[in-house]
This record gives sequence, C-alpha cells and structure tokens, in this order.
Amino acid sequence: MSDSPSRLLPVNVISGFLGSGKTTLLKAVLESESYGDTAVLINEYGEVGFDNLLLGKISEDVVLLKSGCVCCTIRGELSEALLDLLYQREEGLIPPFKRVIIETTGLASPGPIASTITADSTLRYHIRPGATVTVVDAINAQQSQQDHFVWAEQVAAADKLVMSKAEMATHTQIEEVTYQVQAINPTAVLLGSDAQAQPSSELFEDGPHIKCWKPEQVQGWLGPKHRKYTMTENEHLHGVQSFRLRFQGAVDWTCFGIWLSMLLNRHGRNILRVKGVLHVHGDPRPVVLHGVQHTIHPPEHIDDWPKDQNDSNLIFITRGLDGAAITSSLNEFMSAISEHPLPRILHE
Ligand SMILES: Nc1nc2c(ncn2[C@@H]2O[C@H](COP(=O)(O)OP(=O)(O)OP(=O)(O)O)[C@@H](O)[C@H]2O)c(=O)[nH]1
Repeated sequence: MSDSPSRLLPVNVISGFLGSGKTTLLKAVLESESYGDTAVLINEYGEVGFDNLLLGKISEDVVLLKSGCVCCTIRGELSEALLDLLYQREEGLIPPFKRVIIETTGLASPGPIASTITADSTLRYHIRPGATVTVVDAINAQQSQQDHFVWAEQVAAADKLVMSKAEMATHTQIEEVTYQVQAINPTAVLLGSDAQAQPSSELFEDGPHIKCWKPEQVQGWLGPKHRKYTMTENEHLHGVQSFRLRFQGAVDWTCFGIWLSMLLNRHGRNILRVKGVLHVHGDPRPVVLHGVQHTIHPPEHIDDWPKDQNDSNLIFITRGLDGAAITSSLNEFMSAISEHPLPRILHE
C-alpha cells in the first residue's frame, strides 16, 4: 500500500471526560449510513468492558482494548490492536473498512494516540491520525475542568467539539461552557447535541490539529494559566480508582435508587462515573444505569442479558472512595429499608 496521505486509513478518536456521551455518539455514528465501513476500538477504564454490551447489536466486531488507559499504560496494546485489524482486513477475515474509530476512556488524553501511530514503523505506512472529536458535557464541564487537568487536554486536542446534555442545562450554563471551551480551543468547531444524535458525514473531516499535533503544543493551546504539560505515565489517573459491585440476586429497585441518589448527591464530586446493568425484582429485562458525578440519567432497558447470565454488575470510577465503604453503605441501607430479600453484594 502506498504511504501517500490520501491512501492512508484515518484513525479517528472520540474523546471526552467520563460520562460525557462518547458511547452515545459512537452508537449514532455506527447507525448512520455514512459510517457503515468503520472498525471500532474501545478503551475503557476499569475492569469490565461495558460499552460493547450497549453497542453489541450495532457493531459485533468491536474490539475491546485491555483495561487501562490508551494514552499511557496500554499504548503497546493499541499498536497491536491496530496491526491486528490491518492484518485481518488484508486476509479477508473481517469486512473491509475505510476508517478506524477509537473511543478512549474518559480519563485519557487523546494526543498520544497520534504519536503511537506515527512512531510505529509499520502502522505509519498504512494508517494516519484522523480527526479527534471531543464530547463536552454541558452539565459537568465546569466541575470537571476544575478537578481534572485531562478535561482541558481533551478539549485542546479536539478538531471538533460536541456539546452534549445541552437540553438539561440552563442558558447560562451553555454560555459558560461555550466560553470555557472556546478559550482553550478557539479553532475547533463547536457543534450541538444534533451532531451527537445525527452525526453528519463531515464529523470526522480532518481538522486543524491533524497535521501538526505534538504533545508540547498542548501547553501553548492551554495558555499560561495551566501548569506545564508534562504527561508522565498514569499521572492523570492519580487518585482515581475503579471497582465493580456484583450482586448475587435481584435488587430492590426503589430502595437502590434512593440509596444511589443520596450517594451521588453527597459524594458526586468524587464519584466520577457509575455504570452497569441491574437485575431488578419483577423485571426480566436488564436495567442499564448511568450516573455521572451528581447526575443519574434515566435508566434504560435493554432486551436481553448478555451470554445467558443475569448478574447485576456496576462499575464505579471514584476519587478517594473505596469499594468497601460503598458496599457497606449499600448493605446497611438496604437491610434497613428493603422489603425484599437482600442480594449478596460483593465488590471486586
Ligand atoms: N439527556 C442527555 N443525556 C445524554 C446525552 N449524551 C449522553 N447522555 C447520557 O449520559 C449517560 C452517559 O453517556 P455515555 O455515552 O455512556 O457516556 P461516555 O462518555 O461513553 O461514558 P464513559 O465511557 O463511561 O466515559 C447516558 O445515560 C447517556 O444516555 C445528551 O446529550 N442528553
């Protein structure tokens, strides 16, 4: 294959802080006719990949990267996964594809993905960095910028920015978030929720950063207020941990919902993300639950349990709160108020 830029396959990135709406965007992209020939890599932080369950019926060939962060701890695995996709395509083992989309973890800085591609002596003759689309959560942008430096890196590295959850935000919040992201990245096009619900064929068109991205440049884009850009391995993961709650037995939904609302109300700043599937009393279908900082999104049903199992699994990504404390709080609360037999709750 020639290495002229137009012949190289673009590797596009969907970035955005935890719970901002990356998978929601990816799902819409994969449903759109413009993106039928796309290979997908998903990188999740935490032990259990979950996004592929939600995407399962749309794209059964999704490749899950190992738990860890694609911008630092598993860069080698990213190269291998890309090489493997190219090999399978060449051998006709998977349908031909014209682009790759990587959904990063909400804690990853997207920039190093481009360096991973261009530094690899094989990859760089077949693929090239494509556009980065960063999803910005209108409700949580301010808190996330204040608490997590990587939020600004994600915004700075974007060719396009998509503002999610605008319909949940006030007019003032939207204006503030617009100002906030344009101050960091004035050249990126800022798109609204429409772009997330119905992504256009231009969404991943090459943008201003593609030909010139270098990690040090992020410092320039972020301006003097921000600390010097010195990404060390795992630095941005400092203090962040993930664990999984597993329930043996059905859950009392009302009781669980009250507990979770109280928990996020009190500790939402340090509960960066909760997501998972619950088996609730009296409902044969799995209930999908999403919590993002102080917000609990409306639960959704999916049709089937994966692989004939119906265990509830919830992944927590927290800062300074451990699994034992949260499990014990849930056990105590459920024992005190639930009228149903209690499930056995384990954290792993
Ligand atoms: N109301 C509303 N909800 C949204 C929007 N975008 C995403 N959500 C909800 O936000 C929650 C998290 O969305 P995801 O797409 O899973 O977010 P994510 O960025 O992939 O999450 P992580 O991979 O865990 O970082 C889900 O309940 C979505 O339905 C939006 O524009 N409006």
